[in-house]
Amino acid sequence: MYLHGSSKINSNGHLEIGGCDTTLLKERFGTPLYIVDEQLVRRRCREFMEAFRETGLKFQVAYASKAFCVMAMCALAAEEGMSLDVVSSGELFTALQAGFPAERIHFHGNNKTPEEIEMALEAQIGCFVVDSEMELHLLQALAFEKGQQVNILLRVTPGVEAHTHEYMATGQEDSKFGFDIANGTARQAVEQAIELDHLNLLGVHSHIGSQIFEVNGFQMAAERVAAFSREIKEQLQYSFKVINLGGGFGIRYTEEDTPLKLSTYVKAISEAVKTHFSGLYDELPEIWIEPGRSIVGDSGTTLYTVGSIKDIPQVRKYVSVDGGMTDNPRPALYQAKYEAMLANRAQDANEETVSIAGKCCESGDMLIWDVELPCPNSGDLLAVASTGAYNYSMASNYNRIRRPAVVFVNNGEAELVVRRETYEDIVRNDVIPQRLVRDQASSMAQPNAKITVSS
Ligand SMILES: Cc1ncc(COP(=O)(O)O)c(C=O)c1O
Ligand SMILES: N[C@@H](CCCC[NH3+])C(=O)O
Repeated sequence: MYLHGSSKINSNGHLEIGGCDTTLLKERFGTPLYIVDEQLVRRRCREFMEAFRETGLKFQVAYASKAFCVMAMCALAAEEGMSLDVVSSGELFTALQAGFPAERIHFHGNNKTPEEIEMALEAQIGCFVVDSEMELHLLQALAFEKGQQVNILLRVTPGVEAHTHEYMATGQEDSKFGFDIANGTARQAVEQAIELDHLNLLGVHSHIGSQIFEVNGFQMAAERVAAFSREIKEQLQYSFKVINLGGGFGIRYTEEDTPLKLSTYVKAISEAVKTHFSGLYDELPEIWIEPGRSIVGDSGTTLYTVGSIKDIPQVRKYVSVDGGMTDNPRPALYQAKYEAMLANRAQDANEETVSIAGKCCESGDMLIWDVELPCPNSGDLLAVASTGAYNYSMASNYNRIRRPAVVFVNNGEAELVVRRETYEDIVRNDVIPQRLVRDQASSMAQPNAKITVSS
């Protein structure tokens, strides 16, 4: 397994992250456990910020919180001077609870409800990224009611096909997101937005997809957005102040992945903006981006305990762990690939090929097919790398499995940032209609019955 950030093998032959021995993390917090290398997250934030400072452009780097949205992460992003992209009232609430400055929050989403918009208006967030004509009018009406002026960007699809999984491509015409440039709806949206007196149109937003390893998609998006901006300037005499080119910068999951340095993306984007916007306005527009995966992805490692092992001779050895698609749905959803190692005996050389199975009642709940590991035994600790993005944030309670805890590790210290769910959490929102309430003596039927289970 590739060792990201501060991960290393210590003198006991154990995987250590952020100066913390993972075998001790297991003793203290249990498994499955998400471990986040705090210094690596901070390094990624700074790589983006510093690369932009060197371009001389005005900029904002908004952390796309959908990748991993918990209060500690919002607080860290705020401390690093980032802005924040949220796509729901739940993410917005998390950010506000963490004290994230509202004026640096950008609200995305293709179907914001009136309640969500009202919540964001009350919080006086920095900007809405408007996705549809209906939203334009809803936002105008709600802003009018509250007597507010609201900054907006219009999300456009620039017609760029990103080279990535089809579920992660969003820049093409046939997309549920945004207004298409080529078919004229983006221009119509600009015309309407200019007329709506409670909306202050800052500019446009384009996000072409996720887990992208080339710069040319971003360059092409910048070129198309610049051509569109020119058309708007010439025909409607309106100048954009902000161009948001989204996120999508790829990271390393396995050796098949060839990530670029984050500064390479920033340089390519800013050069493209400088070239294509040259001479259009008195000054170049401010550039915003919204990376999610590239901020937190490779900082995360999930630690599991190996349970049952099933050897089907001449076929396959299934090694089951105490988590799976509930804490990491990506292999089932996108056929995503991961690397793993035994965290408690990282240096054992006697390897065999096994497949790592999750514990859900689904044949598709396989975390890794065919990985070389040092003959895993029940009780071993398995570490899976690059699970920082879209793992905790996409985790579920399928099969009523409790979501794992999350710890930040740094300089030998481990701090809990999300506690492990309890059985009480699992039934917290369940209600038994009175007619179904069983005899009080039958304690197992009562949601609040005390059941003692060692964790
Ligand atoms: C609008 C928008 N911005 C930003 C992101 C973050 O993407 P990534 O995590 O690939 O950087 C996404 C997710 O793909 C998105 O849909
Ligand atoms: N959730 C995704 C990709 C989509 C990102 C959000 N637009 C992943 O796990 O890779």
